[in-house]
Amino acid sequence: MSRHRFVRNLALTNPQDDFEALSDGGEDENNEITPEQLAQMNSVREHIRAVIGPPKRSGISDKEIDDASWEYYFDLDQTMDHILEIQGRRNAAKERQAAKEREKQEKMAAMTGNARVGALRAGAPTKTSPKKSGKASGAATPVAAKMDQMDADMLALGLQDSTPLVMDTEEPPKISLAREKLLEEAKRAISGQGGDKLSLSIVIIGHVDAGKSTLVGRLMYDLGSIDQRKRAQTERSSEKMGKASFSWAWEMDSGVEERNRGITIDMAQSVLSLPNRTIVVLDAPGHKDFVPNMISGASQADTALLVVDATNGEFEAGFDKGGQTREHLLLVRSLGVQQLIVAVNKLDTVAWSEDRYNEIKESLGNFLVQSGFQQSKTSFVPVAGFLGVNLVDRLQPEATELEKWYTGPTLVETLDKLDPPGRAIEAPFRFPITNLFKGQNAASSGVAVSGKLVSGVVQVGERVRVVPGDESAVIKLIMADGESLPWAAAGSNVDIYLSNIDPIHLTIGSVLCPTSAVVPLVASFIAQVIIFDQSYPITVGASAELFHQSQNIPVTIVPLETLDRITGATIKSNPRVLSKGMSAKIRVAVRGSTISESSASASHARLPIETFKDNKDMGRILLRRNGETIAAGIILSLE
Ligand SMILES: Nc1nc2c(ncn2[C@@H]2O[C@H](COP(=O)(O)OP(=O)(O)OP(=O)(O)O)[C@@H](O)[C@H]2O)c(=O)[nH]1
Repeated sequence: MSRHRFVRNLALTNPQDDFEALSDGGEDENNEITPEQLAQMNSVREHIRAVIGPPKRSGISDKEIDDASWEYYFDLDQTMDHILEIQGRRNAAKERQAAKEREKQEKMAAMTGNARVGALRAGAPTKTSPKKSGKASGAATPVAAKMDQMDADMLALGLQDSTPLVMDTEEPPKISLAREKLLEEAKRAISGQGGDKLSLSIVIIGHVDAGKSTLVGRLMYDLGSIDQRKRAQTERSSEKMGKASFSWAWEMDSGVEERNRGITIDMAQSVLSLPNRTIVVLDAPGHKDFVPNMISGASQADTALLVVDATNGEFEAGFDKGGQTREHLLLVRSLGVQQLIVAVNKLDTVAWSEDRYNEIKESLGNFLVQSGFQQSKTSFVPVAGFLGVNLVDRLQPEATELEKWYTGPTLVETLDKLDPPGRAIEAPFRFPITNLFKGQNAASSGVAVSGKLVSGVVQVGERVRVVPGDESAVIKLIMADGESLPWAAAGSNVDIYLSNIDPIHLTIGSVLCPTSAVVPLVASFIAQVIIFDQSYPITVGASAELFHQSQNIPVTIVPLETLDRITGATIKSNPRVLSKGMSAKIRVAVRGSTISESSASASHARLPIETFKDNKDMGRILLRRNGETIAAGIILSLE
């Protein structure tokens, strides 16, 4: 048998062929293989499977592996390269098709005025889904670990499990704890009594290409969360695509478009287990086009890690007007983040210069104070993410110059000392939905939602209300970091599996709450805001996009009063314009129908929100227009 003939079914040139099942191998020629060759073939297949996963998940059949293995004389490296190449090409083709599909759905959704819901209903979770972490032991959220980019694309293409979201109608579980007991347990766990590590979440922010994903990928590896085999695979595939410098970033950026463009687009989530803290890490995109994704992630975080590029000229480009360093800092501060770590990154590019580090520290320090960050809650750490310098270990051969002048803590030591913020455990349960997906857990294949509990406690078996709407659902399962939990409390980033609800009643931006303490639903409200630097001042009736938790919807703004920034006293009533630096009271009215009480009343758009006084997290807003953040503030009253 000629080896050439044996591989004739491999789709080596035409990507379209890659979609077709390659089951027909012609004559069965295995009988020409000797037992030794068969054993070699099995061994190669096993090794490759260990890297790429099972046929359904990898999109590569056993026959394709065997054909390639035969072609390359059972050379594992060459066979692996070949298989990864096929996989990469298929992913790219699928991504193209998925993008087309998404575009079509967004157009349709735009025609009905309901873009986000439209995309979601069509089963396109890639935009908002948390991505797979590199942690081999399942550190990412369980769904993230199962639903990677490829699965999502296959889903969008109808090539995989294309069944729609369905209602789980199984008998719901029973509540196991009385509320008082549950509160007691939650308080004990949150305060770290009983041996639990303190938990908190951190969003990684900074200008595009500052090195955020690289730093997180390298950190995960140095902490042992990414195994050698997976690392070798990522290195090999990034090299193959001529993107070796992004190989650490690829541990976080798993989307095909992200890898092709070398930028983060969606938030990626992973978990760091440190000696004293468990930290949920949310890696945000730095590119200005994806600020809305960054806001959605930042609204789920307790603290922030700002990464700045120390390279000459690069720090300045990110920090100047138009760069994302300032905007990201203002956004996270407006969303309530108080503790900040600044990683002064890529110090290798400036020969580990202490002067450059101090120069950056000084420029940023002044801006941080002006933006309301307290010095005592801000730490600076010099690092080089790509080389892994001063992440876990300070003493490294690459950085002997750094050791001469820096004796402070490493990044991990700094992270391990972060204080979790106060949690509103006793307040009513509030869970704004950031993502909606089909359950992939053995215990439930019904609908699941992910997000952060901004307040209260919730347990399995509890009936919850979904707002907007009149529907309720039962909590069937709560998952965090790959584990099933009996309950969750304020501050936790979890996936909640729901039963007894038709998924049509759930959307990104809906809020789960107790049936006895339903979150208010309003069409307009009064807010107190600070006006940011912007191209045009805000006039009466100005249009803007309101960002609240995980949703963004069109609104109109009416300025009511300008206020003294320190005393809050009224300076002027009914001002005609609001400009940079002003503090003002404004009326915000929801326009259109992005989120409505029911699909039948699309014109009656209302929003589940609360005043800042009642619930700090539910009472914060951001306003953006034409890609600029124009104001941020708090909700004073509902109308
Ligand atoms: N010299 C040097 N280069 C680095 C370092 N860290 C990251 N880089 C490079 O910087 C580039 C951008 O890195 P990313 O990690 O993708 O940056 P990012 O901030 O996540 O980018 P976005 O998420 O798209 O905003 C890559 O080419 C990295 O190799 C470092 O410590 N030293």
